[in-house]
Amino acid sequence: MDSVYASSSANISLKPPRNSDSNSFSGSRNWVTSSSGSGHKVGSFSRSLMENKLHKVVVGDAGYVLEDVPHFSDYIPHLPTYQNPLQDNPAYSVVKQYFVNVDDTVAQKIVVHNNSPRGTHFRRAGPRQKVYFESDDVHACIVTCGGLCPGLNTVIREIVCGLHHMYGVKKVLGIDGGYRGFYSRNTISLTPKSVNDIHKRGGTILGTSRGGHNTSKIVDSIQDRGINQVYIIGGDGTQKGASVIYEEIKRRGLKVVVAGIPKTIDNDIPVIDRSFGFDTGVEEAQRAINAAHVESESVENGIGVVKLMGRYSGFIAMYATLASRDVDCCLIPESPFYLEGPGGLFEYIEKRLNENGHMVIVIAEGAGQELLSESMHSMAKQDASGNKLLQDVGLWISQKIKDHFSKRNKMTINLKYIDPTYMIRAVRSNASDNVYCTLLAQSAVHGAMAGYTGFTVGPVNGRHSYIPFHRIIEQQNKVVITDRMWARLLSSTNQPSFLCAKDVIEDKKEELPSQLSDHQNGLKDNLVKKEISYALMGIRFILMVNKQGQTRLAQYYEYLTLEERRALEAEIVRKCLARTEQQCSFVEHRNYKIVYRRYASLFFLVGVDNDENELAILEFIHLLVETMDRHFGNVCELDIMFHLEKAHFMLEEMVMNGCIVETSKSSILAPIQLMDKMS
Ligand SMILES: Nc1ncnc2c1ncn2[C@@H]1O[C@H](COP(=O)(O)OP(=O)(O)OP(=O)(O)O)[C@@H](O)[C@H]1O
Ligand SMILES: O=P(O)(O)OC[C@H]1O[C@](O)(CO)[C@@H](O)[C@@H]1O
Ligand SMILES: [Mg+2]
Repeated sequence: MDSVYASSSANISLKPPRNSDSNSFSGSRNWVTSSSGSGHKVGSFSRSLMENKLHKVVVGDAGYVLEDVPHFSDYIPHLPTYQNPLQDNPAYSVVKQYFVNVDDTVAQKIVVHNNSPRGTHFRRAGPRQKVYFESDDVHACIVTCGGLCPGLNTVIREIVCGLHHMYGVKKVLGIDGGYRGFYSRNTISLTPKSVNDIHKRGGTILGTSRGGHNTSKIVDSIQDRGINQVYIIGGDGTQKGASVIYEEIKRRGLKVVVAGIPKTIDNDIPVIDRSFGFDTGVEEAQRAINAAHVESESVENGIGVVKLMGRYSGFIAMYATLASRDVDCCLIPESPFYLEGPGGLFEYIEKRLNENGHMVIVIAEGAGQELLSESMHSMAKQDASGNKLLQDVGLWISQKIKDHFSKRNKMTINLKYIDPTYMIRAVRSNASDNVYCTLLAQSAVHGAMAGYTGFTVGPVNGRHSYIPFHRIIEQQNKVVITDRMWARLLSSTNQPSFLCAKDVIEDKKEELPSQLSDHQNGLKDNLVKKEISYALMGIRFILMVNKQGQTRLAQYYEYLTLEERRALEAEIVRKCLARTEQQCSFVEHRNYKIVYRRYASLFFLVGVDNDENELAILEFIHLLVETMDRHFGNVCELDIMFHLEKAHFMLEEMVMNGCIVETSKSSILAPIQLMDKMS
C-alpha cells in the first residue's frame, strides 16, 4: 500500500512511538487505544491490538498528528491493486495533477501561532493512482437512515453516477427504508438513468427509518448479497451504526468498504465544516421568518414565533436569525433562558413591543426543554433510535407569552405561531447544497475505490477529508455561546444573553427602580456589560482525578450530557496522565485548553477556552489546593471523597459561571467554617 506511514515520506518525518515495543510493525505505524484519537500516546501495531477498537494515529514532527482512517491492507494482506480507470477518462485527462498525493493531509486547525503545535490532520479525500477493486467486481449498496434532510437524493444520485461514470461500476443497490432494509427482500437497483432526476425531489427515494439496527444481521445480509462497498448516509446515530458494521466486517476479515456520508439538517456533526442540507434549511427558514415578520408588523403588538429544528444544536436558528435581521430574539438549546423577572424573556418582549410595536422570536425545538419539563412534568419518551422525544417548545412558549400578557392586562398582544420544521426538512436541496452533495458523494466513492474503509467523508476547512468514525460520533457539534458567532447574534438582535440570571437579578434589585432615568439607564448598561463579561466565561470544567484516572470531583460550567461528560473525562484523563513530568502543563483537546497540575496522588485539571491565560489558571489551581490545604490540612484524595460537598462549596465560592470571582482564602472558607460551627 502507498502509505503515509512510510517514515521516509517527503513531508512528514515520523518519530517512533514513545512506548513502542520490539514487535512494532514500523516505528511510525501506530494504533491508539484512546477514544479521542487526538492524543499521541501510542501502542504497537499488532493484529491482536488491531482487533480491539483501536484508532490509527501517526505522530510527526512539531506536534503533527494524523488521525488516519482504516484501510483494507490493515487487516487483509497481499491484496492486488489496479490502475485507476480515471486516468483514461477523457473528462479528467486535462486535469494536471488529478490524483491526490498519498501523503496529503488536511489540518483541522488552520489558525496557528509561530510556536503552536501543528495539531490534528485528516487524510485528504480524492482519487488515488491505485485502486483496490476492478470495476466489474464492485457491488455497491446505498442506505439512508434517520430523519430527512435536503440533499439525500443528490448524494444517492452522485454516488451512483460517480461509481458508474468515473469507475465503470454497474452494480449499485439501494437498500429500502434504512438499516432494517438490509433484512428485507426488497432492494432497488440504481442506475444513472433511474437516478437521473431524483435530485429535484426532497426526501430520499430509498426511504428511511429509525431504530432496527442489528449489526450481525446487517453484515450477514451484506455477505449474502456479495456487497463489497456500503455507502451509509445519515446522522450521528447512523454513523454510530456504520462504525459497528465496519468493526464487524473487519472482525470477519471481509474486503468490504464501509463509507459514511454525514447527514443532518441540525449541523450537529463535529469536525466537518457543515453538513449538507443545512444551507438549504437556513434558506428555507427565511420564508417562515419573513411570514412571521409580515404578520407581526401588520398588527398592533404583533409577535411572530417561529419554531425551527435543532434538537441539541441551535445552528439553524442562529444562522437563520443572522441571515434574516428581522428577528428580535433567538432561543437555542445551548443558551438557557428564563421567562420571568428582570432580564427575562417577558421583560424583553415588553420592551421590544414598546419600542417597535412588533417582534419576531425564533426558537429551536430543543431550546428551553428544562423549563418545559418543569412545568409539564412529562415522562421522557424516546423514538425508535433512542433519541429523546421533545415537547413542542413553540406551542408552549406561545401559550406562556399569551398567558403572561393577558394576566397582567397591561398590553394586548397578537401572537402568531409558525411551525415550518418539516416543510424545511422536506424540500429539495438548493444549488449550493447540490454541488456540496456531489463532492461528498465523489469523495466517498474515491475513498472506497482506494480501499479506505471505516470513514466518514466531509470538508475540514474547505478540503474534503476522510475522518475516522470515532471522531464523528464521540461528540456533537454545538453552538458555543462564548464564540464570536453567538456574540454577533446577540448584537444583531439586542436580546439579553440570559446568563447569570441570579447575579443580574440581585444587582437590579438593589440598583434599579421600575422607571429608569438616564443615569440609571447608564447603570443598566453597566449591568448588561457585566452580564456579557460573565458570558465570556473562561473555565468550562474542573476535574480532580487520582493517579489511576478515577474522577473524584467534576464541576462543569457548560451544559454537557452525562454521556458527553464521561467521554470527555475519559479522553482528557488518558491524555494528561500519560504525559511525563518534563512536559508542560497545558494541552489542547477538542476546543478546550486543559491546564493541569499534579499534587501527590491527585491531578487537578481545568478546561478553559482557548484564549484563556494558562498561567493564571495554573495559579488558580494552586490557590484552590492551598485553600483546601488550609481547611483539611494537607489535602488528600480521601478528604475530597469524604467531604465532596465541601470541595464543591469552595469551588462555588471561587468560580461563578466559569469566572473566577473570589481569590481570598478566608472569604472562600468563611461560609464553610460557619456551617461547621453550626453543625
Ligand atoms: N449506537 C448505535 N449503534 C448502532 N446503531 C445505531 C446507534 N444509534 C443509532 N443507530 C441506528 O442508526 C439509525 C439512525 O439513527 P437516528 O434515528 O438516531 O438518526 P440519525 O442518523 O442520528 O439522524 P438524525 O439527524 O435524523 O438524528 C437507526 O436505524 C438507529 O437504529
Ligand atoms: O420527527 P422525526 O422524523 O423523528 O425527526 C425529528 C428530528 O430530526 C431532526 O431533524 C434531525 O434529523 C431533528 O431536528 C428533529 O428533532
Ligand atoms: Mg441524530
